[in-house]
Formats: sequence, C-alpha cells, structure tokens
Amino acid sequence: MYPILSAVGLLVVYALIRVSLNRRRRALDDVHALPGPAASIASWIWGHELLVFQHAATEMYSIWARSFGGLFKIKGALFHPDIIVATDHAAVHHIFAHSDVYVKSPAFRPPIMNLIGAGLVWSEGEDWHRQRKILSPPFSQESVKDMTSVIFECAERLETRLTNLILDSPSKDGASLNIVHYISACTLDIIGAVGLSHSFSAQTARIDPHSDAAQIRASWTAHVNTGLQPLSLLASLVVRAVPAIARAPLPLMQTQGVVKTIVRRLGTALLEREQFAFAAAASQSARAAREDGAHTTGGKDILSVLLRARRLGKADQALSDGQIIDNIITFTMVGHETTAGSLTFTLWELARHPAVQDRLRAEIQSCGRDLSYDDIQKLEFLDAVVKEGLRLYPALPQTERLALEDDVVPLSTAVPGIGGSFRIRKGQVIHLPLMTLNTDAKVWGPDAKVFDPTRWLVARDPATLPSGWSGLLTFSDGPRNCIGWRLAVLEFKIILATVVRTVVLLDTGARVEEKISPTLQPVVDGKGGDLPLRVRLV
Ligand code: HEM
Repeated sequence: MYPILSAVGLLVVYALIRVSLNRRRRALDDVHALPGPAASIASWIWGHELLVFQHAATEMYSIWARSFGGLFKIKGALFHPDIIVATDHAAVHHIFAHSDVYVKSPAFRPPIMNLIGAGLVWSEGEDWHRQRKILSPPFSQESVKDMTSVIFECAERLETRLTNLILDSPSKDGASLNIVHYISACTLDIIGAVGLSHSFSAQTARIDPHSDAAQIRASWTAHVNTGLQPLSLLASLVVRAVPAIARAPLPLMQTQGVVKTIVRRLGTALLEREQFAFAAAASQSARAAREDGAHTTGGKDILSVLLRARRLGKADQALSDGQIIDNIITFTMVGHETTAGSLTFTLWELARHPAVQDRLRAEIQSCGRDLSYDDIQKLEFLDAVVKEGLRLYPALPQTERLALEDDVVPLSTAVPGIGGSFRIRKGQVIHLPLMTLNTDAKVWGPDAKVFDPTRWLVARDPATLPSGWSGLLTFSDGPRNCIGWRLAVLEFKIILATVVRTVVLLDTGARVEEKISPTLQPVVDGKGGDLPLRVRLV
C-alpha cells in the first residue's frame, strides 16, 4: 500500500513542479501562441504522444501538419513542456544547420547509448566534431566507388540464395519468404566487408545459430518486437523526463543492450586482431608499417582508417580503444539495418506494382550482367525507383532536437499571430518527423503517399523542395546528416539491380503496417521485422 501511495504522491509533486515551471516558460517564448491538436484528445499522463505511438509511423504528425501547418505544438507525456513539431522547410533547415545549438534530445540519446554505444551517432560537441572528421574519408564519393565490386559480390550471393530457394521450392509458383531476413543478411555482409574487413558469412545456406550474424539477427528482432510494446513508449518517455533511468538495470532497458554486447565482443576481437597484425608487421619493419598502417586490412575500411589515425599519433585525430569499439558497434548496426529496412519496403512496393518492376527489369537487362559503378549511375529508372523507395520509407522516420540556447528560427510560411520567425527558449524540445516532410502533399502532390517512381523523371523546381539529399529528409540535413548516405544509395542500387534481373517479386496480400521500433519496421499480424513475399525466377 505504502509504495503505491508514495509513487502517486511523487507523481503529484512532480506534476505540480512541472506545471508551475511550464507556466513560467510561457512568457518567454512563442510556443504558447502556436496552434496544435485539442487538449481534449490528449491523455492526462501521456499528452498527445500515446496517439502518435498508436498510429502508423509518423501518421499523426502528417494529419496534424495538414490542419495546423509547418509549426505546431503537442502536449508532451509526463507533464513535459509542450513539444514543437516542425515541418516548415526554413525552420527544419535552420535547426539541422545549427547542430551545435540543436542537439539530439534526451528521449533519443540514452537509447542510442544503450543500443550502439558512444560512437558517432551518440556523440555531441567537440567529441562529435573530432569523430566526424576522422570518420569522413571512408565515406567520400571516391572511397564508396571503390566498394562497388565488394557490394556486387554480396548482392550476387543474395541472388544465388534466392535462386536456390526458388529451385528447391516444391511449389511451381515459386517460394515464400520473409524478405527482411535475406536483405539484412546481405547488408550485414556488406558492412562487414567494407567497414571492418570482416566476413560475417551471414548469407550461408545453413547459418549456425551461434554465429555472430545469427545472434545479431535474433537480438535485433527481439529488440524490434520489444519496441512495439506499449511499455516501450513508457520507457522512452520516462527516459526523456529522467535520462539517468536509461542506465537502470531494468529488463526493458537491458534488451537494448543485448545487441551492443554481442557486437562489442566482436569489435573487441577485431581490434585485437588489427593490433596484433600491426605489432607483427611493426617488428619486421617499424618504419614501413608506420607510413602504411593500411597493409593489415586493405587500408580503406572504417576500422583501418581509425587505427591508422591513431598510429600516426596526431592527438586530435585519435580515438581511444573504447571509442573505436563503440564506432564498430555503431557502423555494424546503423550501417546494415537502415539500408535493409528501406530496401525491403521498396521490394514490397515493386511486388505490388508489377508494371514498375517490369520497366525496371527491362532497363537493367538492357545493360548486360557486368555492371560497373558508372553503368549503375546511368540507369535513370533505377535511380527513380531508389529515390521513391527512400522517399516513402526513410529508415529513420523521425528525430528530435533540444535547443541548448535561446534562438530565433526563420519560417518559410508565417504563422498567424507570430509572423515570419519564431522565438525558441533554451531547453525547448523540437520533434522533426522526416517521413511527414517526405510525403507532404504540398510538395509531392495529392498522390504523395503513392509509390510512383515516374515522379522523379519530371524536373521539379528546387525552390519548392526542402533542403536535403534530392529534396528529401531521408538522410537528414546539415552537418549531422547521414555520413553513410553514398554507401546506402549505392548498396540500394546494386542490390535492387541484382535481385530484379533474376527474380520476380510477388505480393502475398499480407497487410503490412509501418511502425517505428526504433527504425521503420514492417509489422504483419503484430510481428515486427516481417515482410512476406513470394519469389519466382524471371
Ligand atoms: C537507407 C539507409 C540509411 C538511412 C535512411 C539513414 C538515415 C540517417 C539519418 C536520418 C541520420 C540522422 C539521425 C539524426 O540526426 O537523428 C543518420 C545518421 C547517421 N548515419 Fe545513416 N542512414 C542510412 C544508412 C547508413 C549507413 C549505410 C551508414 C554507415 C555505414 C550510416 C551511418 C550513420 C551515422 C554514423 C550517422 C550519425 C552521423 C552524425 O551524427 O554525424 N547510415 N542516418
């Protein structure tokens, strides 16, 4: 009895403090003057955030943006001060451009730390500047171009795997499969090869359940499905209110840590392998080894770049062992699950649009089998399909920022009663629903939610588009945009081209929901990470 009374008492005291602090803030910013959904549809404890969680991906933000425009407010859960939701192009650009003022919000950083550690995605301030500078070279256009043949090898292994599955199927109509498993095995092999000079062997016919690849897959699927439970909403909102809770030994928090533990073990072994190889080489020729730290790993993968920076001994260009391992975890996870997620949804759309699939196949087949990097770049319809897939299915459909200082944000469209700019107070949380921006009917027309790659074959006035890659927010924008976007786009193109030239994708009619957990996930019959397709040979 007493614990319940104490908890209720604490909640009431917390609510009273929050409400009084919220009142004090009102006079100092423009948030109170913003429109927003009615308080009557907000829950007392969960604000409007429960509604958001109960709907598909960023659906509620899209509905509200249509009613209230590019800047509106919602009631935050747990008596959090009102949260601004921004889709106004100038405001979004300003927020992303000033990444030292607008940092990742307390609702996002602790789960990132739990899931992938203190690498590039999590870091802020000077630590981030240093990490980004060290990690950028392997993601330049030239470096990514050099990855083409390795990506083709992994994509061809996928092609063989699908072909064998179809040939072994007893049905004349081809084989049924959960395409998510096949694509993420392929992208895991790619990031292993180009990022770590490591073979995950995720695409072997009979995968050992104790292998790293199988364990990463199993723990990620468990993580995705935990995130779909209502209790997870509670966890992320409590963490926003009290960030220290993320470190508590609670089962819900620990699920996130499982993926990290598995990949940390691997990362530690990879680091030791590299250090051992370097020490051996150094004893033969210390001088040569120092000048060319690349020779142990081929030199251009991410791990080699990190180690070389450290060996060269420039203090401002070195990461500690812990930071290197956290970046191995970071790149292993964000480098494969993101691309795989958007790609599986795109394959599903191709299955549902046979005419688009046929047109894409005809374009790919017209170029023969041995495609080079330059051939791939010239395929106009492939480019259109990739952009349309990434527009509708951004792997990270939303992000959130916290203002570290008072600021004035410019607006593309003036807000009645406020004008063409907006006063923000230090401590303000701003939610950025990237998927809502990508599917805005004012930009993409009334069929904005429809998969139609031909829209990319018509020139568009850049002034009507938000800032970001191809006028999309899929890879975010500004200094903290996705460092891996070139690699992601190249992987997307090569995997699509390799699969579609050999395999016909067929829709199963399954009802697929789009949910966020923590990336965009297909959910079928309540099960996350599941997207059934039928496949047969061309
Ligand atoms: C379709 C695939 C991908 C999508 C849609 C995507 C999307 C994004 C987005 C939206 C962000 C910004 C997140 C935020 O600010 O909250 C981001 C950051 C990041 N992405 Fe990606 N990403 C993809 C693939 C990749 C790949 C292949 C890699 C690496 C191999 C990668 C590595 C990163 C890293 C390290 C960051 C943090 C960058 C920083 O803060 O400086 N991503 N990504």
